[in-house]
Amino acid sequence: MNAHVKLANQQLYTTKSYINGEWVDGDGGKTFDVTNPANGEVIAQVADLGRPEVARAIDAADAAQAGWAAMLAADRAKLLMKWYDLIMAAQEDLATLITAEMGKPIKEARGEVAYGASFIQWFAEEAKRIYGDTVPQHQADKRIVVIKQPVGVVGSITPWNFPLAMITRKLAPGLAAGCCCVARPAELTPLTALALAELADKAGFPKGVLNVVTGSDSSAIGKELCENEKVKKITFTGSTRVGRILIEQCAPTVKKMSMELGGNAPFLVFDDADVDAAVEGAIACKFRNAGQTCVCANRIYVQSGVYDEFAEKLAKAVAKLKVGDGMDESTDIGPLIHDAGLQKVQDHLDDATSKGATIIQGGEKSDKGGTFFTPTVVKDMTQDMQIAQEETFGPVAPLWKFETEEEGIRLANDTIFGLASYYYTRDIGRAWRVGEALEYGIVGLNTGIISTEVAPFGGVKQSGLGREGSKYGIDEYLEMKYMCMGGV
Ligand SMILES: NC(=O)c1ccc[n+]([C@@H]2O[C@H](COP(=O)([O-])OP(=O)(O)OC[C@H]3O[C@@H](n4cnc5c(N)ncnc54)[C@H](O)[C@@H]3O)[C@@H](O)[C@H]2O)c1
Ligand SMILES: O=C[C@H](O)CS(=O)(=O)O
Repeated sequence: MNAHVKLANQQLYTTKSYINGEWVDGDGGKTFDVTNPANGEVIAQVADLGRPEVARAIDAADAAQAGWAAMLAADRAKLLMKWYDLIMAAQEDLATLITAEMGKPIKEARGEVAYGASFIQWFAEEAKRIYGDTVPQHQADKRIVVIKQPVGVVGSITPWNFPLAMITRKLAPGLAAGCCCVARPAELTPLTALALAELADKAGFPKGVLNVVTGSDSSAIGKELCENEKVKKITFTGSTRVGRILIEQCAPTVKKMSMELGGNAPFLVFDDADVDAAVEGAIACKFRNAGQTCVCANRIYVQSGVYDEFAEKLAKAVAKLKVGDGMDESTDIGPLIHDAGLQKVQDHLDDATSKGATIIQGGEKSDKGGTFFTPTVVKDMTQDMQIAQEETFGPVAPLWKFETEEEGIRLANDTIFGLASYYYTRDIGRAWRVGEALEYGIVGLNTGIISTEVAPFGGVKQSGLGREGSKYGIDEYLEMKYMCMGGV
């Protein structure tokens, strides 16, 4: 019974897992609590599944796999578009669920619903364009064709910071390619995923094609997905630490993998940049989701000629950001997801100031208490500080000063991560030189927002494997096969 989240359609509030077209509890009837990070209120008690139940979900997906793969692409596309339409019609309710369990401002949550749904629309179209090849034969009596087929059952594990979009960014291409899926959302944010399952059920997906399993023991569920031979691919979004674990666990069955892992994005501002535009871009890039995104600027490097101007203007803009409950339309900065996230922000700031950095805006826990933290600007940073090497995942903008283009590039690349990067310049030669030199999968030039379904999202170095979205994203869920015909 939902007494905690105000929804127009109460059917979207569900606390059971979705397996083989049925809503199920965990075998022992156990549940785990889901809390609202804005006030610590328990808003749901969700089915707590273990390995046996997840194995049954995998069996259901495996049983449905042949039928789903054999369905005409156009028919899969119709189901995906029906799901898309239902999601967009439920945008307000889904945004409310996102804010209730994750804390982000409702205006951002609405955007996440549209962003997440855009992957479903995109891959509904891509489903009908899975083309193969004919290859010029190597011998007179041979003919060669290349076909693409779905990899098979997919296991999906996703983080809490985008409870809807990170799931649809995986399920949309997988389903479009003809793969049945078992999705396990973060234990902190399962409600949105279950609402997606409710809408998929209403869209008419056949039983077993899409399954959502919830549970508090992420390690046990992950092991079942990684070790079960019926699962042919693991797609993961989350930290590099957990990504490494999953890669190891997939090795014995040589599973295909997609890994969207941690980031540590540099944000470079050159002397020739439009400083006002750079400040606007830094605000959008750094403080989205209270800094809790994998592509947030984590290190801001400003060339010496505009350093003081940029620092002053950024501090003034940050001072205007409003901290508050995400359900308040005027809120810009919601709570951090949990106490550990809050502590990491404080630890990074304490480390930086202990090594000579200066806080010029914010820098303390909000007077709203809980996990609210004031948006912060800190300057005079150095590379020996923790923030230089770790994601802060919070509303802190750290400023470094640099002198030359080469130094800026070297500092920007000085990390094991390689997901997103940003730079501001109005010099066309510098734009090409820096863009080509940055060791990242995504580069934003004169913009702080790079997220779209039409481009191949993903990282290099230890930020991941593979790409999501774009015309390339569906390839992650396909196997390539060539047929060589003799005796022609
Ligand atoms: N590259 C991207 O697209 C992207 C997107 C969002 C978040 N992230 C990254 O995710 C991190 C923050 O999210 P998070 O705190 O949820 O990350 P996390 O890695 O702690 O958790 C991610 C998911 O994995 C599960 N998990 C944790 N340990 C596991 C295990 N041993 N086996 C199986 N599953 C396990 C969690 O329950 C969660 O569902 C940051 O590093 C951020 O950069 C990356
Ligand atoms: O947190 C990581 C997400 O991938 C952010 S984005 O909205 O997709 O850029």
